[in-house]
Amino acid sequence: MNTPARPPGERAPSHGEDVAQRQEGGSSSTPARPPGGRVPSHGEDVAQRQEGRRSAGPLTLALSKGRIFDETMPLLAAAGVEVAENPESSRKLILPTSDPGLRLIIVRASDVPTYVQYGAADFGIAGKDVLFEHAAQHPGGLYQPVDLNIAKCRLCVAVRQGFDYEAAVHQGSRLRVATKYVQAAREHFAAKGVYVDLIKLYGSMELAPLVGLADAIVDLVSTGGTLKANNLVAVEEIVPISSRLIVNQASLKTRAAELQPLIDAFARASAA
Ligand SMILES: Nc1ncnc2c1ncn2[C@@H]1O[C@H](COP(=O)(O)OP(=O)(O)OP(=O)(O)O)[C@@H](O)[C@H]1O
Ligand SMILES: O=P(O)(O)OC[C@H]1O[C@H](OP(=O)(O)OP(=O)(O)O)[C@H](O)[C@@H]1O
Repeated sequence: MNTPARPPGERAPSHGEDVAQRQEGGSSSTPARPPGGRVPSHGEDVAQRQEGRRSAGPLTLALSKGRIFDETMPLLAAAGVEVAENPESSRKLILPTSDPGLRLIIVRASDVPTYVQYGAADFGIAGKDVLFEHAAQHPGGLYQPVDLNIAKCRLCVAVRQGFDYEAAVHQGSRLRVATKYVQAAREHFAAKGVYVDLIKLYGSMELAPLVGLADAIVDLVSTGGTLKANNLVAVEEIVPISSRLIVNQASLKTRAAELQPLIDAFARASAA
């Protein structure tokens, strides 16, 4: 695989991203320590949240069902929070937790940043892939304090086995690229100086090169099993992907006493 000159994650940060990066404190895995410097126990986390709770109702955490829900449950458990229902079996979209100060809402993965940005959820968990695309439409407005290191995969360019991608790029051919990740793809090919026609799809990207819709796809790859099953090969890695905790800016100010212990607990659990 070639190393891209500048993956989308490395473009100059906008003001909003700058704020988000400052919130990250330069390290995605180091939780903010309490004033005494000692890491609080799980019991203390819950007590701190209860102390900080105001009359605004429970905090709302937006999650998508499937891998993000599944991989978030151990992080919540480490923070002393249990969720009795699973959205795979329940049709409920609002789920209580064992902490009366915290509830979950279940939304599409690509809708999580929207719920958080508009304040319908105080915080949420979304893949970096989703956050790139969201930021293009709605710059600023979201803090990203913690890389949770869950739902890890890679955003890649892939082609049909036998398609000479290097030659096509070298010859300056105009490539047709099918993807759900239009913003990331646009930035990647622009940085390489490759002309592309982007075709927006919402899923099953792997089909596009097989039926002549596209020369290449930009999609997520984890085990590589889906590419292999469809006679495709990854030819470039654009950027590694994991999921981030995202927080509504107003909630962080107005409900800091409740939110910060949870943010810290997520950071500790994801670093463990
Ligand atoms: N194969 C994979 N392995 C690991 N992580 C993945 C994989 N595919 C996707 N992800 C990560 O998990 C997140 C959620 O993926 P999921 O498949 O649940 O939603 P989606 O179908 O991509 O989103 P939507 O429902 O909005 O179309 C993605 O945004 C990505 O960050
Ligand atoms: O390298 P692999 O381990 O095979 O994973 C890659 C697949 O995972 C994602 O799809 P997902 O399973 O989320 O299905 P979806 O796109 O229909 O949501 C992605 O879009 C790939 O198709």
